[in-house]
Amino acid sequence: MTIAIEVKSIDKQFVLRRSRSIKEVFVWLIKGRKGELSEKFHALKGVDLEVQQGETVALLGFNGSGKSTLLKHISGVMIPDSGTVRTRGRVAGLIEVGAGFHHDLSGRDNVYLNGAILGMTEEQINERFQSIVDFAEIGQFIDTEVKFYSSGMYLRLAFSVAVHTDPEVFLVDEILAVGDEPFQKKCIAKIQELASDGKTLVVVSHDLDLVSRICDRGVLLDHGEVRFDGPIHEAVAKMRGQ
Ligand SMILES: Nc1ncnc2c1ncn2[C@@H]1O[C@H](COP(=O)(O)OP(=O)(O)OP(=O)(O)O)[C@@H](O)[C@H]1O
Repeated sequence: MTIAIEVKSIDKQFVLRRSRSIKEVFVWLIKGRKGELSEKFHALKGVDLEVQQGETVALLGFNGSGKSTLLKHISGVMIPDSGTVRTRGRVAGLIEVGAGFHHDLSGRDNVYLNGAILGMTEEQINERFQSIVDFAEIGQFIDTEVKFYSSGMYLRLAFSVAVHTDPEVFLVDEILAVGDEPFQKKCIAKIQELASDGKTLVVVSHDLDLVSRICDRGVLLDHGEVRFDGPIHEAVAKMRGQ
């Protein structure tokens, strides 16, 4: 078995910005800068995760448990304070709607921009361009600046570009929720196709029925820690408090 994703005891703290009064800063200074002036929030605490090539994994947990933060570390858009993250093969992610898209460019230009960011050559994008537009069902809007797109249209184009990069590791955050039902079904079918082709999949979702259908394994996060890691039906049962 080949390891596709290896996360080793990662920690992540965020600085919670809170404006301080001049008096508070003054007291802090004359007390010799003791203690932290800004509060910190520990979003991930010693998280370990090993995903084998071809596994389909759901990251589950209540709001604020650290799922998206962990996915961002796997995709490489966030760097841990300590610990390591390693991935093998091409990683494509749908982490935030519109991330990697430039608002003032047309859909067409963004396909080239986003495709290049995800590691495709210009030639590969030329070859796959029509297929990308067809899958997204963007039609005549492909030459419209994306700032005029609805969030569903953003998602369609971003999803289409991402799957056309032929990723070995595919990361999807909750964003499928903004697509309409027919498009969601199409995305889910595509995700299932990637999974049956042996691609590695990590999905963040609150839709427990959906993840039960597309994932084999569930990792349950709670306050930034892994509480459970095992078969999806057991993870889903724990989420449902059964
Ligand atoms: N850039 C940031 N700065 C400060 N705090 C952050 C930042 N990103 C995330 N957090 C905090 O880290 C915690 C975990 O956030 P994260 O988005 O990973 O949770 P989640 O499990 O995906 O939640 P949800 O189910 O609501 O999407 C939250 O309390 C959030 O407020």
